[in-house]
Amino acid sequence: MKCRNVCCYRWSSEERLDGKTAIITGANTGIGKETARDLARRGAHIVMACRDLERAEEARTDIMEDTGNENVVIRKLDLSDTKSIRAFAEIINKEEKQVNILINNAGVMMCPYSKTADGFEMQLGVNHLGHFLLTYLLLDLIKRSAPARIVVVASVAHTWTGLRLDDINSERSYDTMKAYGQSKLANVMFARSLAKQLQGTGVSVFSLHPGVVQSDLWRHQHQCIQVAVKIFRIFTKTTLEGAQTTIFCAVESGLESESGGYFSDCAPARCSRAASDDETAQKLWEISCNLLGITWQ
Ligand SMILES: NC(=O)c1ccc[n+]([C@@H]2O[C@H](COP(=O)([O-])OP(=O)(O)OC[C@H]3O[C@@H](n4cnc5c(N)ncnc54)[C@H](O)[C@@H]3O)[C@@H](O)[C@H]2O)c1
Repeated sequence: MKCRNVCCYRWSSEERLDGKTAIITGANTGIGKETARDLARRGAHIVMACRDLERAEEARTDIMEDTGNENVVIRKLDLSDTKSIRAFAEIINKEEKQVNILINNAGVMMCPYSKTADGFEMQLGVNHLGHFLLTYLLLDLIKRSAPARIVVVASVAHTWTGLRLDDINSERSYDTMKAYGQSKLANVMFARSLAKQLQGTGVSVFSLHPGVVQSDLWRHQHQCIQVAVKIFRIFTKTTLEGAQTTIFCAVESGLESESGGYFSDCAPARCSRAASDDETAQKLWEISCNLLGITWQ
């Protein structure tokens, strides 16, 4: 059921997740925290995959007190370092009997040029490559946990640009907006490609735009923009509202036939033509594997 309020499309359902396990990256703030809170309220075992353990602990306490669900754990994950991603996955593969929902939510937007520990441009490295590797390392467990879902928090920013396949790490030139747009385009393409690969396995994959959300994501923007996001509330969402499409994709029953789809305001939406280009998506897949040193057909 949707509330058709002009901007927020709050979605509600009674769906329960008792006995299910959900991993949410970047769950200590913003959309990720509200997603974790909602899934905890539905009874899921929550793994908060966070870089900042202090802030994660505060968020965990808040979520547990609010929902009464004490089955919420924090595991360290820094998506800008493949060693951290591998260490996280090793712990999950050892500790967790199942992973029914993986939410690739963490992200960084329009930051000054910097590189991850492995030399990838930061936005591509965290938003796309980090989650690509994480999904790869958890996929066997996710498949064994089917029915399962992988939800990729992308953005309408995927329409801002195409992929720069000849300079994917923006080493020749860097435009903060285009690099963010590219990383989000990679998110949508990854979700589409993965959904195709996982047909018949019981694992569904979705990507989505959460809306323009009043979160910390804007920290690298000019102060005027940060203020505008907060002031023009009619055009923007609270983090609770911004989490609704993620929760919808993770929880709504009967969505499996839409696997590979892109969502906005808790409904299927059209992604850009570039995002539906299967040939480029295949090249992106190969480049991602090469950069990460993995074989994933
Ligand atoms: N806020 C918006 O308007 C908006 C719009 C479209 C898409 N999105 C997407 O929504 C997602 C969540 O963003 P948000 O708005 O809640 O912002 P946020 O800044 O509140 O949350 C981002 C989270 O990612 C985590 N993160 C960043 N770098 C990380 C790293 N290297 N390793 C692990 N975690 C890391 C942060 O710690 C934080 O918890 C992002 O993927 C973002 O691109 C947001």
